[in-house]
Amino acid sequence: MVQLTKTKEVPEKLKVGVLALQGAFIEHIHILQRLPQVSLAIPVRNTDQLSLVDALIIPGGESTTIALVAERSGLLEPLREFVRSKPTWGTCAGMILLANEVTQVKEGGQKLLGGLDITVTRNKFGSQIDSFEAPLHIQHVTTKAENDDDIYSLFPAVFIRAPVISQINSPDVKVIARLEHSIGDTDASTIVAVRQDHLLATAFHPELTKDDRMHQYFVNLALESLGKRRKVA
Ligand SMILES: NC(=O)CC[C@H](N)C(=O)O
Repeated sequence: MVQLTKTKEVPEKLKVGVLALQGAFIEHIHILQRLPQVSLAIPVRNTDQLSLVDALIIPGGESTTIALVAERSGLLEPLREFVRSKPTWGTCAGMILLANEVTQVKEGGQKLLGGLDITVTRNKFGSQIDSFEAPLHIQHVTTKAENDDDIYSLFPAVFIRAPVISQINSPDVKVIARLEHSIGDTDASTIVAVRQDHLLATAFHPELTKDDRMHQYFVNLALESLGKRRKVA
């Protein structure tokens, strides 16, 4: 868990937006509404809504579609600007959009927001029917299980047409989760969650479980990074 220093500069409450152009956004909003530090949780579809929020979640869905709709609605540049300095968490397709480099892109290329110094491989585990749930140890979120039978404190991560992080391209990127076991031809210890400064990315869908620990982690990270920014401002 990120430790917050209680100073005047650290905002107590957070306004969080969830990009709602396509994909699994409503589930994120429902979890955020349960967290005491979140004063506002809204879908973001335009620049007015984006300007209301302190932090943003880019949900799972289809990254090519999300990028296309963002471009058509004039949101691509405002989103790029937002993720440069404000806390943003990309889940699955959202993680793809936050990467600086993506492999297995569709013909004709794919627009990205960028920000994370990682290379992401899309659709690493196959199609929708190859979806699976895997218990994960996530740094700062779960505590390492005492023994193999004790999986209750691990995070139930749901992977749907999921990408993986195939390369870390900067020492500023911190790995926070890896697969505990191999899945098909994907090795155990493949990287599935990272943090770089104010940016967070997970290959899986934490909004599709009843476990709100990942959302709580993001809220803490966002409050901490906004607090730091206000202190230097
Ligand atoms: N569940 C998801 O978000 C899937 C991501 C999708 N495979 C993509 O490339 O955008």
